Amino acid sequence: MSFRLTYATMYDPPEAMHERFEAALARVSATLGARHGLFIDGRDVDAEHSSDRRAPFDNALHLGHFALADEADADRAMRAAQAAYPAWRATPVAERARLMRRVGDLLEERVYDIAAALVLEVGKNRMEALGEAQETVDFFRHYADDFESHAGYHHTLPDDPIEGVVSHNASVMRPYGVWVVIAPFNFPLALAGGPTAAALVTGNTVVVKGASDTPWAARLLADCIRDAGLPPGVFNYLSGSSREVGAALAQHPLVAGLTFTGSVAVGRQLMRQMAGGAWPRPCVAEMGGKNPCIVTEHADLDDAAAGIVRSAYGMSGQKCSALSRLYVHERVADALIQRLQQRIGALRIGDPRERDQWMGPVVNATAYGHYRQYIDELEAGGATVLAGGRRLGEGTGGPAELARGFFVEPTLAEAPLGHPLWQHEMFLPILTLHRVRDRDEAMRLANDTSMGLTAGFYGGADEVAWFHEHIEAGVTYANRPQGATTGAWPGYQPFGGWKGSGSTGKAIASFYYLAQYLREQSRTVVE
Ligand SMILES: NC(=O)c1ccc[n+]([C@@H]2O[C@H](COP(=O)([O-])OP(=O)(O)OC[C@H]3O[C@@H](n4cnc5c(N)ncnc54)[C@H](O)[C@@H]3O)[C@@H](O)[C@H]2O)c1
Ligand SMILES: N[C@@H](CCC=O)C(=O)O
Repeated sequence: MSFRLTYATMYDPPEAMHERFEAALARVSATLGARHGLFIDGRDVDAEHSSDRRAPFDNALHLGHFALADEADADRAMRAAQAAYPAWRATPVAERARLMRRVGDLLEERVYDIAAALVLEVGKNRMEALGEAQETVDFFRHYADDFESHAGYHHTLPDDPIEGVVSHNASVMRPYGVWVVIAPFNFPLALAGGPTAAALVTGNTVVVKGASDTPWAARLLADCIRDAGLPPGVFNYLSGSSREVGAALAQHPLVAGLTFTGSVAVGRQLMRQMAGGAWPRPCVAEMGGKNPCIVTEHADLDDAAAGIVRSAYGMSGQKCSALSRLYVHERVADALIQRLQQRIGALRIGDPRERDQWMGPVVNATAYGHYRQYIDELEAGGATVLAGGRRLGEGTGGPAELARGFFVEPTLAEAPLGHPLWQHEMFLPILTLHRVRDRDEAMRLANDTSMGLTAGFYGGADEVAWFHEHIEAGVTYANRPQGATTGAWPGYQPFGGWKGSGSTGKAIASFYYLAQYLREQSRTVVE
């Protein structure tokens, strides 16, 4: 089988990927410092103010000036999208799907350069970055194929059983109008691109707001959409402050639907806003995780250790799917801890531009501050730190140049069950562990959370059905060394949360996803 990049295959890429990435990194680095504008009504436009962004791994590395949209820009983008909506919804499905595939092709042509920008902006390693760029390509293709395969969700129904009258019936799914997409910092391309592709192919027009910390990624998406030749106004891109631009979009009178990916607190606030107003509007909210993994006494501990380390510390723990709670049978706990400590000790932490660095920095000074605070809270609350626990480059460990970035150590801590951090999404490379007496105790604890995004399991083959039956999570993995709780890919693992992790119960890239961007119209016509 030829190599196909997904988050499950990214650990062993062909050499050529590295060579192409290195070349792209040199190209993109040569452009640093440029000005990046907004994209409204088919035009690149500047804003009065801009923010100066720096790399999270080196505060001396200036990435560029990124436009800061204001409320007036948000209003212009919403109006442009509204004006473009009638013609876009009337565009034949095949043409919309063709344009989505064209965007996918352009993203794929630029996949290495985009990945280089993601490394520089987010601080993720190159394989994670290439993965995110390729995942975005796949979202555009997947949703184009999916919508066409459903024939636009148009169903002819039986005529009414009335004698002497011919009454034709149909169910038709129709778009809502202007769809706002608000993306998080950690997958700023894929989680702007996926919902955009879904909203556009189904006939909505779109206004995207990139995350405040990572505006570059969605701007690169905007470039591909612009170059694919979508009509003006169909897609608009804004960068700017959450409070000003995000809130202005969500409260705008023209917003017909919204997809938010981000924290639970903001997601729930937006859900309330979308439910208010003159009528309730749909809000697809993909929110946080507090993802558990259960290891029973029958587990393969080497597979478990590999998957746990990848999921707890990959991208510095800054994935909604990251593993943060580990429940391990007391009989195998010491053996597993020893394997985890070995693997954690071998992880390379540093400048993510370098091929061998596996873990880059955390995203900003706030996250860096939270890391110290959480480690202090864990220790004060009676936890034992079994690995990590330090910020690097401040005289406490690691090379001095790491002090120019937000580098921290991957941390494993055995924590008392009552500790509040068992319930709080830290979004950092901190994993807490608890020894359990049996698998039922593990399951009870795993489900003792208001969230339900992903969950992992390592145990006997005959225990897997039990795990699936009882675990309260939307995305599950059993006995998977490639990742205990992370690594879903469009077309392979639908991705969506239960409980507080998601508002709809329908997963990204699932059979049911696109229908959320459509409203049903029942049509009865009497001849
Ligand atoms: N379930 C998923 O698929 C998924 C995927 C990725 C990230 N996440 C979650 O995202 C969070 C991390 O991302 P983050 O720190 O960027 O989240 P965040 O909630 O701080 O911000 C997400 C986006 O919302 C915007 N925003 C913030 N306040 C707003 C407001 N009042 N009105 C409108 N927009 C507002 C931000 O600018 C950003 O673009 C974590 O909780 C993580 O679990 C979930
Ligand atoms: N799709 C990614 C997570 C995205 C959220 O941050 C995964 O499955 O690991």
